[in-house]
Amino acid sequence: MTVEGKLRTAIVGSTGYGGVELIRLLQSHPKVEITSVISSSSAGDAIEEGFPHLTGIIDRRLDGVDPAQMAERADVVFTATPSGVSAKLVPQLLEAGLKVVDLSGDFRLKDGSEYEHWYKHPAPADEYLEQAVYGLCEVFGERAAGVDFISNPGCYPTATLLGLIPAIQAGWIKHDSIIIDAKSGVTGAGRGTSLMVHYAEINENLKTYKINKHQHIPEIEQTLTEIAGEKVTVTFTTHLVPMSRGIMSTMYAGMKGNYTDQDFVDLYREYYAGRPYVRVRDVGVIPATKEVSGSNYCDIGFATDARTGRVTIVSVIDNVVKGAAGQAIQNLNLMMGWEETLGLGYTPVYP
Ligand SMILES: NC(=O)C1=CN([C@@H]2O[C@H](COP(=O)(O)OP(=O)(O)OC[C@H]3O[C@@H](n4cnc5c(N)ncnc54)[C@H](OP(=O)(O)O)[C@@H]3O)[C@@H](O)[C@H]2O)C=CC1
Ligand SMILES: CC(=O)N[C@@H](CCC(=O)OP(=O)(O)O)C(=O)O
Repeated sequence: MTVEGKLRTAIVGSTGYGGVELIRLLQSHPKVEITSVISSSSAGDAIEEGFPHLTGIIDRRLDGVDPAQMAERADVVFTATPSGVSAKLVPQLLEAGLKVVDLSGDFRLKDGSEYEHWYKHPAPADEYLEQAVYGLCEVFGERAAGVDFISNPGCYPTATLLGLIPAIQAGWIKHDSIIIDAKSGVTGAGRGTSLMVHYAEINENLKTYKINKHQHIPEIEQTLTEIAGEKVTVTFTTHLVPMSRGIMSTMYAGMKGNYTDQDFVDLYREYYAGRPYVRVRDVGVIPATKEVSGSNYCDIGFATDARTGRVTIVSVIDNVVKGAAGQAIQNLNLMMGWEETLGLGYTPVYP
């Protein structure tokens, strides 16, 4: 802790979309001071050289990736690093006595062989997979209190799980009937260029990708299986949409009874009572991505269909905030026993 009593915080991957968003949000966190912004490729540069929007907001040069130095300069580290990188770096940070919130997918799956199947990298050692607390705040928030290591959920799983868990827990939907149709803005793919998100490829275009092969499938199934108490599998199709931020997860499931829109609204409002970042819409009101953009909210709406016996659940988040940096800060707040909302009081940017 610094003399001002603030938690000293380092960000690895601070030149990526998740890291830059952590900088933006942490600037107004009353109990955190950013003491190191870290880059593996641009150490020594002033952060505002690459990110002029931060001019006059954070006056720091980028540090290199050095766990011993991080342990001297910080109490907690956010690792906003690609999968495979976190797997190697996080154990070194934990061994150096640091608290860690990891934004990658490397520690979310409890079964290392599942990780290797979906991510195509060697899994971290089992002891770290066991230590990692899966930080889906509104569902497992109490598990975060006092721990040293949080694995922040994926962007698609955050929107999808928050949209499905209350209905699964209540036993209202058929476990073998779940279809998830998910769409993301291009920042979900990170800042590194690729042909897939090239302007001419995505502008005025709509693409599916990784059908039945997406690395978030086992993450979604792992948590739904835990909640249901039996194996749940899902059909999950991802789409890339020509917008910068936002995820919409549209979920279809067969209902086990004649539930109405009002029943769903009441069930979800009861489940999320006291959780400030899930907003359950009124009957007949379906949320859009713009309504959460730039904020930590997840908004959920419902349309039941008595004719087919199915419910459509729509869940939206900002992938960079609730799907990454915002939820990571929410997890830090829960780890530290602070008010869940510290540093996250952003009204969505509209229009
Ligand atoms: N974007 C999103 O919406 C979401 C992203 N995530 C996950 O969060 C993590 C970060 O994502 P995002 O910010 O989008 O990705 P980016 O590709 O935008 O940024 C990743 C950053 O990691 C740094 N990096 C690369 N290699 C290394 C290394 N060997 N050691 C240290 N740092 C390295 C790079 O910075 P430099 O070269 O300067 O070191 C780069 O800027 C990923 O695991 C991603 O899957 C999770 C949820 C949502
Ligand atoms: C639009 C887009 O490409 N999104 C990425 C999200 C990746 C991500 O967040 O990866 P982890 O959660 O596994 O770390 C994807 O679908 O792979």
